[in-house]
Amino acid sequence: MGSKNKLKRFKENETFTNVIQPSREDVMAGFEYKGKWASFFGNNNPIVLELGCGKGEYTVGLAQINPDKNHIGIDIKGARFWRGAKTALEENMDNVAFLRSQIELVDHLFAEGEVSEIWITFPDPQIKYKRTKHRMTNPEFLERYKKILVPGGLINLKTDSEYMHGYTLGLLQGLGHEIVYSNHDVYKNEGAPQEVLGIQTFYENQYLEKGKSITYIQFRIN
Ligand SMILES: C[S@@+](CC[C@H](N)C(=O)[O-])C[C@H]1O[C@@H](n2cnc3c(N)ncnc32)[C@H](O)[C@@H]1O
Repeated sequence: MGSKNKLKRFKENETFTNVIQPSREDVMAGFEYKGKWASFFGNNNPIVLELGCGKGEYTVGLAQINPDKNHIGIDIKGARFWRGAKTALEENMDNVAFLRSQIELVDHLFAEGEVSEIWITFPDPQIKYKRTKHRMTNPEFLERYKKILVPGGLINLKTDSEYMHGYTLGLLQGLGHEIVYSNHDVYKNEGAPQEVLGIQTFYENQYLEKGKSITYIQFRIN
């Protein structure tokens, strides 16, 4: 099925109670769940975000490992995450939601300190200088993440891109943020949290097939 057909099916033929698709205008005017995610999930469990979740494998995988946390995958392309949303509904996972929105709006989607942890999985490294503003670990994005995270909240970056890995490490060191853990090959190095790092996404599988190493950084913003 082509992606256009998938989107059509996603939009018209199925009811996804775990998907929220607010318009940018609605978000900017005051998003209904900002500060009220506990009412969406019906509990006060910690909230874990996956930014640029694609098909949602990490969001669903983390939610299976941590049923006592609520997991929200965010992506601008809803046609991708319908798969994860469907899996979560079929498996009666009430700790999963997907949000179709821009990551740039994350501090309008969540209140200060409302999020306990963030995962950034295989973001486009945006290597060209003029694309720096779109790089998901640039200083502007880090400030947005800091706003919505609980004090000491963890951020995890998993990427095949040596460029993205090096850029982020350099930036964190330069800005004096805390690097909790870092390695160049999550499947060879010991000490990484293996169970959660073993979740593999669509993009990760493509990179692994090409023989690329998968790198990981876990950090805190001071
Ligand atoms: C390279 S894909 C990785 C997808 C998934 N994490 C994986 O590993 O398979 C990057 C994803 O980030 C999403 N994305 C990129 N920039 C975004 C933004 N500014 N706001 C929301 N989603 C974005 C894209 O739509 C895409 O699904």
